[in-house]
Amino acid sequence: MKIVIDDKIPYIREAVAKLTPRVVYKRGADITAADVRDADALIVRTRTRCDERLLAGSRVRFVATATIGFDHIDTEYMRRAGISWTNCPGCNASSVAQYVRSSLLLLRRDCGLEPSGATLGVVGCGHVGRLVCGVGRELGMRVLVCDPPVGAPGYVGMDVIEREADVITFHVPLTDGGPCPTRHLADAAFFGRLARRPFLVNTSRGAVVDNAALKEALREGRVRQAVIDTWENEPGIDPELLSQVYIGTPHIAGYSADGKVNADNMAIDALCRFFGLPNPGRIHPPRLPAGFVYDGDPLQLYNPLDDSDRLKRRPDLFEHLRGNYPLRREIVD
Ligand SMILES: NC(=O)c1ccc[n+]([C@@H]2O[C@H](COP(=O)([O-])OP(=O)(O)OC[C@H]3O[C@@H](n4cnc5c(N)ncnc54)[C@H](O)[C@@H]3O)[C@@H](O)[C@H]2O)c1
Ligand SMILES: O=C(O)[C@H](O)[C@H](O)COP(=O)(O)O
Repeated sequence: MKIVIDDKIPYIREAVAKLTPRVVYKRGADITAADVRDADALIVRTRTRCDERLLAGSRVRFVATATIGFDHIDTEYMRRAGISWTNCPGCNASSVAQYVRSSLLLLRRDCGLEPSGATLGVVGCGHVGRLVCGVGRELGMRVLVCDPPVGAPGYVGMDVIEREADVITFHVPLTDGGPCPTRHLADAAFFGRLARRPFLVNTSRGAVVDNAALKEALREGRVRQAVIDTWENEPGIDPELLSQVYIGTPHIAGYSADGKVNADNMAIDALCRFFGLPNPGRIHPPRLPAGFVYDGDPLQLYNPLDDSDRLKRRPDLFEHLRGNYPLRREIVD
């Protein structure tokens, strides 16, 4: 059996070696039709577009993306071609929640956000959004949820978020079709309706927020400050927007080692189930250095300004910073 794997999926190699000796590791964006023609399975990240161009004529029967988002998978083509695929639902949700918690603490420390009594508007309440609601409540915030596809009792419309939220945070998939498409959900009209000069956080996908409209909203002061992890046109992001935002990071909100290992385990479990292979056993995240003494401050465990500083110094290294990410843990074990 041959598996082609993105070479920037960390911690996975030892386990995969127990499954087959025929493994090709390659930079995700460089994986071509020729690479996958005689492969049985792929394990990818967001950088490999899985569509007809890549897969037609190949013997690939199974694709796992070691991510939550799957807008890089042409699901309609996969269905037509009879290729099974899976994402890793929830794998790095608590990593994103850690990112949002630390960002809110920094907005309190540096930008005048008073979480206690402020209103947090959570747009999209799935694996990530649910945890972010918990973070908001922990910090004493009133939490409003907008998730029309779920439409649970107590959820509100976007108009209420626009009117009442002091912080708006997006946790939706990037979609173009269906009853509630999310591409440019935050567009110029949305920014024009904001009533409270909110802080804006986007860790979902870049194109959920119209980046040009966000720049204008920041210039006009309709948005007080922004925390942006996901950008339009990654990795060729808009340097002007990067300079305007308080925190600007290279799409690493989900990059805790805990989240990465969850994704590895889920992808390998799914692959073993599909091919009927014996499971090679659990992968565990590396420990923090022995000298690390946690003082209980979430910012000691993870401070997004470190990632932001690195990106602001060298925006041209967007992919390099992602591919060579330092060890980050959610817990001290
Ligand atoms: N920055 C990162 O590192 C990172 C990490 C993980 C996930 N993500 C992104 O975050 C997204 C959300 O992750 P998740 O695990 O919570 O996904 P999920 O599928 O569990 O939840 C998404 C929620 O969004 C809701 N939704 C869909 N369209 C909506 C709309 N128009 N308005 C409001 N709500 C809408 C859905 O009903 C669902 O409840 C992923 O699709 C991915 O693109 C980014
Ligand atoms: O959807 C996700 O899970 C995240 O956006 C994920 O962290 C993206 O990371 P990548 O696959 O690009 O490394």
